Amino acid sequence: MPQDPSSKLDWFDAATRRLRSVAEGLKAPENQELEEVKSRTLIVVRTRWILLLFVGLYCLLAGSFFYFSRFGFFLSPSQQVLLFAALSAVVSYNLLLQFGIERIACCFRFLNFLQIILDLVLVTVLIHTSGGAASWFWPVYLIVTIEAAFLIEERRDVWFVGLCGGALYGEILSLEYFGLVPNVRMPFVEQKLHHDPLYLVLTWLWVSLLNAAMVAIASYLMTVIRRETVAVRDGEERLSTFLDTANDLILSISPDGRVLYVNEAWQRTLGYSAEEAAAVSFFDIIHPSSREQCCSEFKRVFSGDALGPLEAVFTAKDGRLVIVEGNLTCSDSSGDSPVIWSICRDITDRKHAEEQLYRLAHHDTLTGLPNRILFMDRLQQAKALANRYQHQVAILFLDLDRFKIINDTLGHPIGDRLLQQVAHRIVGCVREVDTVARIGGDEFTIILVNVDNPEDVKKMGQKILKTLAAPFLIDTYELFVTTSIGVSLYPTDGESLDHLVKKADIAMYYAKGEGRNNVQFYSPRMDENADKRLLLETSLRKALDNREFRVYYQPKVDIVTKKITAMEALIRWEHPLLGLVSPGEFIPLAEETGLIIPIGEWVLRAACMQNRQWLRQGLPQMRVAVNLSGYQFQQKNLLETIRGILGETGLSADLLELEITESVIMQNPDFAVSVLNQLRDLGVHISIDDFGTGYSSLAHLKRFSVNTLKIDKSFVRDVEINSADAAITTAIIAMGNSLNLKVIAEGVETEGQLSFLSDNNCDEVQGYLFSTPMPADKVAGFMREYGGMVEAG
Ligand SMILES: Nc1nc2c(ncn2[C@@H]2O[C@@H]3COP(=O)(O)O[C@H]4[C@@H](O)[C@H](n5cnc6c(=O)[nH]c(N)nc65)O[C@@H]4COP(=O)(O)O[C@H]3[C@H]2O)c(=O)[nH]1
Repeated sequence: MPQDPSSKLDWFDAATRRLRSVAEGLKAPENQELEEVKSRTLIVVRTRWILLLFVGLYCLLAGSFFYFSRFGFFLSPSQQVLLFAALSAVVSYNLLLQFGIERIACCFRFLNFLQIILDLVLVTVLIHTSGGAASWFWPVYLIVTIEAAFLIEERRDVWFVGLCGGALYGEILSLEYFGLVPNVRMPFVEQKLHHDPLYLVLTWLWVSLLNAAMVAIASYLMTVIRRETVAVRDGEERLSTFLDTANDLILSISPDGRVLYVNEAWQRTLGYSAEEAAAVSFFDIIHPSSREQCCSEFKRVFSGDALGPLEAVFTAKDGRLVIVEGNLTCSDSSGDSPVIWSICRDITDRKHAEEQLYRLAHHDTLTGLPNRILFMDRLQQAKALANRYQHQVAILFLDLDRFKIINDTLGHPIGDRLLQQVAHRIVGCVREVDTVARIGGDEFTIILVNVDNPEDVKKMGQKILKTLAAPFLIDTYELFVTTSIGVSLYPTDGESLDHLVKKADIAMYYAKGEGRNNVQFYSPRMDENADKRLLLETSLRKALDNREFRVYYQPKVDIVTKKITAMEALIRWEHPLLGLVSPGEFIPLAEETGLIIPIGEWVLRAACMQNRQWLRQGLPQMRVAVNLSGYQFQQKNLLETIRGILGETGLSADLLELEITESVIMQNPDFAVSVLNQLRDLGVHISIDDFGTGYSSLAHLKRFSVNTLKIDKSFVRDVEINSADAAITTAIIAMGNSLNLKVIAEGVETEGQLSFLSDNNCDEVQGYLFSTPMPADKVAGFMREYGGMVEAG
């Protein structure tokens, strides 16, 4: 049944009031009784001050009146001394009790009796000095009896005190009656009165009976009060037990932050005892991160606002952070002493679990980087900030080149560690405000914020390429990784975040097509490329079955003799719709899809068969050079495949040349050494293709069993005009010579390039200057024609 919220509040208010009284009354059980006696004694001390004040005041006034009246002052000096002594005695022990109560706590029972007896004596002296039987002070006996009932628990003792009062009164009356003590001569009072037994007995009886009645009434009332006190205390104890056995953390604080009460769960969780908690300020326990919020919530709750559940962080005694969730309520918010009650739960574990879940949901478990979800979220924020501050945002899409090879050949644990190290290096390249995320196997994305100039993005991309170029040392492996980076810019390349990521992805594929290890900015023309890529990808799967591949051949020429030493097999794809597709476009695609293995095997077989056929046709003996993709190079059965094809086609191993790019070899040099050794044992000729673009050093080269270094055409192209390219080319030639390796330059198009290479002792050349790649059936004609030219030359 739904509860009325106001009744809930009433209940809570009552409970908090109760809790407050518990908080104030909560002390160690063994001290409780003593504390009660002490507090009762102090009450009596205070009431005695009041009584003394009034009695003193009255005596002063009465004395003054008499002094200036026709009667004059009636107390003799000895009586004045007696009164003064009695009053001084009472004032002294009252002072003693007031200020020395802590030190005399051990003998309270005795002291209580003593002070009551002394009070009785004072009253008796007062009665005597104020006229004895005619004194108006006899009702003070009744007050002392009430005091006795209040201080002394045993009813028998209270009766005893009451009797003492009556007895002392009777005593003083009799002493005065028999003249053993001189009467104080009171004005208005007949002297005979002190000698009238009937009057004295009746007065005594009246005072004694009233005293007895007072004993009975006061004892009864005190019994009732005590019973109720016990009931209240029992209730409080039950409540306190309930509070202490509660799992919730309960705390009450004063407006100035004093801790008034903490339950056991609170003490256990935060490590403070109740006394320690009472000694510190609540604002010291609150962690700085929550302090401001707590202070403002306090203000609101003091002003009577009802608050919803709150979260705060406490600092435990040992420095741990404890996160709590709960409610704040103010008891007596409009009164003089408002108290805040907080009932809360320790949700630290839950929070950590939530954080963990959040981390798992938003981070990549392998690298700890944000995952796609968090990346998109950050991108959204970056976009908002860019709009606000009129900046640009750059999205970089990175894909590691040929990562699959490492994963497949060295196993996933090595691949995973490589990814971790790559992630670490990329993070080291960007600013703190930027975001690096891992959104797929070997795909990373970066958000660069506050971009003013796309040139800066380019520099950043190149910095990443450079950082990743240094070898990765994992276990005993030295791995080389390159990456292709695509970039899109917000708002230049569009508004939609998904499209921006897609465009960076398209640019990344474009970078792959451009020979990998480079940075490309998205441009709309790349969309065509992406569409074409999709078309190529779907038709590539059927191309082998449909016999759409062709092999073209390009001669390699000895620079001195001008003789053709080899024919390089270069694949072509005759696409039914797109026409002749160059290998630069579809080889990366074939590598990604794994189709490179059957395609590469097909080229190898076709080239070997073709060489065999040329031999049969009577063409001069020459090698056929076949490009080996990185994926083929890592294949475990590579040796068997080559051996099988050589056996199948009947081609001698020394007439086969394999071209492996420098970057493939350098990706995992140790592995490359063992494969190259096996290939050398097989007897095939080995060339390192695209030499100069990778990162091999002389030390590496010495370990590789290769025959030829093939200088990349990018150096050859400008060898005549670019001194750096010329220097690299001559350095490669010199390095090859010193290692007894043949050096061939590819992409030779001009006589100038040829003479430069010749002057620098390059061994062989290849390029359009001699021939473009040609179909196999054109080779015989070319050879005849070329042979004639060489002879003639
Ligand atoms: N500008 C210029 N270019 C010249 C000149 N002489 C030759 N070329 C071109 O340079 C490329 C040389 O081959 P590559 O470096 O092995 O580079 C090759 C090779 O890495 C790869 N490739 C070709 N066929 C195969 C194959 O059967 N298997 C594998 N795995 N890769 C292949 O595709 C790349 C491109 O092949 P192609 O388009 O045939 O392009 C060839 C060739 O046509 C010249 O004087 N000037």
